[in-house]
Amino acid sequence: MAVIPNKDTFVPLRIDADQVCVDYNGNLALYDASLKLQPGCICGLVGMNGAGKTTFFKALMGFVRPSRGRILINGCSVSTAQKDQAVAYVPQNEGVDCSFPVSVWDVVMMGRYGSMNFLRVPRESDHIAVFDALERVDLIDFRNRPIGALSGGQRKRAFVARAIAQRASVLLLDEPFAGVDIRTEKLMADLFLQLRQDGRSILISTHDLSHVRNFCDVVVLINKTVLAYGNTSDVFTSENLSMTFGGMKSDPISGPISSDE
Ligand SMILES: Nc1ncnc2c1ncn2[C@@H]1O[C@H](COP(=O)(O)OP(=O)(O)OP(=O)(O)O)[C@@H](O)[C@H]1O
Repeated sequence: MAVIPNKDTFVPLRIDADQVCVDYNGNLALYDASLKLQPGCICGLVGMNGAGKTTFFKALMGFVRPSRGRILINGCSVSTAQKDQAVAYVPQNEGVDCSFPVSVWDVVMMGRYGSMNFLRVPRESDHIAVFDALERVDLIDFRNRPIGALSGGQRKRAFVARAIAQRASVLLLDEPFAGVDIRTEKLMADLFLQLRQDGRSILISTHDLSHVRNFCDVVVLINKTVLAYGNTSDVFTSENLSMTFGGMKSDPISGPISSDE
């Protein structure tokens, strides 16, 4: 029986990644990485450049196939979750041609495509979802502008709006705070807290430790594998952070130093 919601049904989801390994043509990017993401939770994914954060997101989205390990979303496979649009991914840098004359409204409407038929004629519910998402990121006045005419920070907000319009239960946000001004940072932080209150789960990769301390319920420290995972206050120790960012005291491939589950 399907346990993944579809269309506008919203059901809190749980993610279980168990000992996931990903390699790119023999180069190991992720090794034995495990995490559990509960509904209504904000989880920070923290690690230095090349630690495997984006690779983890791609595995959760089914863009790369783990060579070992298992990912379940409410007990279903990643491909089932994708079919039902249950998980939305906002990449670090959107691969869109911003000179292409597409409006902000149309970009956010793309989040609705999965629930439309092949003619892609938006219904009233699609218009409402797009309007609501644009209001939540404070871009409603920019809806008719070409996406290329937005600043980098505004564009990031537009892509977050697209994920919200998709009505996904889980949002995977790759460096959402990188390169945004303080106003956008505050707006996004407030928005993520609201989305958590709605029962959505949010996984955020970031280098900025202050964001993690401020609003992540749990944190995953990663360097090719999960070095530490658990409540932010328990995991954010200077020893764990120096192992994640400083000189490694152990081979990351040898396994996690702690895990609460
Ligand atoms: N398509 C690819 N082909 C080969 N190697 C890759 C590919 N994508 C990533 N890698 C390698 O996998 C490792 C993890 O990369 P990944 O992009 O997941 O790191 P990251 O933690 O997201 O880094 P950053 O913080 O710089 O975005 C890196 O060593 C990277 O060079």
